[in-house]
Amino acid sequence: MIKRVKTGIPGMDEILHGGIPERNIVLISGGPGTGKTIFSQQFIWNGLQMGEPGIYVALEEHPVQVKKNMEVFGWNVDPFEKEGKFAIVDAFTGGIGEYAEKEKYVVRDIDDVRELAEVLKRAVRETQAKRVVIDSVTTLYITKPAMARSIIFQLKRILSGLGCTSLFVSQVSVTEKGFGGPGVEHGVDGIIRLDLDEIDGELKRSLIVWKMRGTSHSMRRHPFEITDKGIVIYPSEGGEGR
Ligand SMILES: Nc1ncnc2c1ncn2[C@@H]1O[C@H](COP(=O)(O)OP(=O)(O)OP(=O)(O)O)[C@@H](O)[C@H]1O
Repeated sequence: MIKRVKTGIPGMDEILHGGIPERNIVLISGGPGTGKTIFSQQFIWNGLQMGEPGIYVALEEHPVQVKKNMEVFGWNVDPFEKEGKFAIVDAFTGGIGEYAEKEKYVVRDIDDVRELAEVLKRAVRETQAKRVVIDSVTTLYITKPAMARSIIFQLKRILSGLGCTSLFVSQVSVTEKGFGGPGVEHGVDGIIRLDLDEIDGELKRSLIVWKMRGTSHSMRRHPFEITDKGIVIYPSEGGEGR
């Protein structure tokens, strides 16, 4: 039987008919402010609560800021970091600054996928990570879209090979219907699309599982909210099970 990794995000595992099939690479795709980062951080945090070590690759924000943002939801990763069960791979500072000097996992040049791959492998092995988030993969190929597919495949080979289940954050513009380009969309094992829509002058959040290899899943759009404890999805309001 296929092993599944529980996201632990209220409503999400029901939508996925049990969780994400182990070793899948899942694109978390959406426009600005749709909740991709919070979703991914919640996935890592819930893993830590279940005894599964995790790695967060920060390409968009300073690692200090990442931890501060997580604390807003009550997700204090410091004890896990000290125990060696959680690590941030810093692909943001470029190794510059006082903070970066003390860090264990730093990627100096994000245009060098081999460097990222080596740091990532070391981090996964040392923490024995079962869950990995890359926030965002878009940053790795935004200036060289022709390389997107090959970058995704290199990362997929490594992470799946090491037994990790991973979320790759993919940024799309507000009007874009796609999920991050054909090379990326076909290369990954799953796509969860997060949306924000203005309805009667109010922004409403929803998500839909567009694909998920290895499992059946809800085919409906489901409303969700971001609360002070993170994301809460309402599986039945999308109509499933009725
Ligand atoms: N404590 C909170 N309570 C409720 N909602 C919040 C809270 N903190 C942030 N948000 C909402 O979450 C949004 C940011 O979510 P997140 O950073 O996950 O988006 P994102 O999809 O990663 O965006 P981007 O691609 O622009 O980085 C904010 O715009 C805000 O609407």
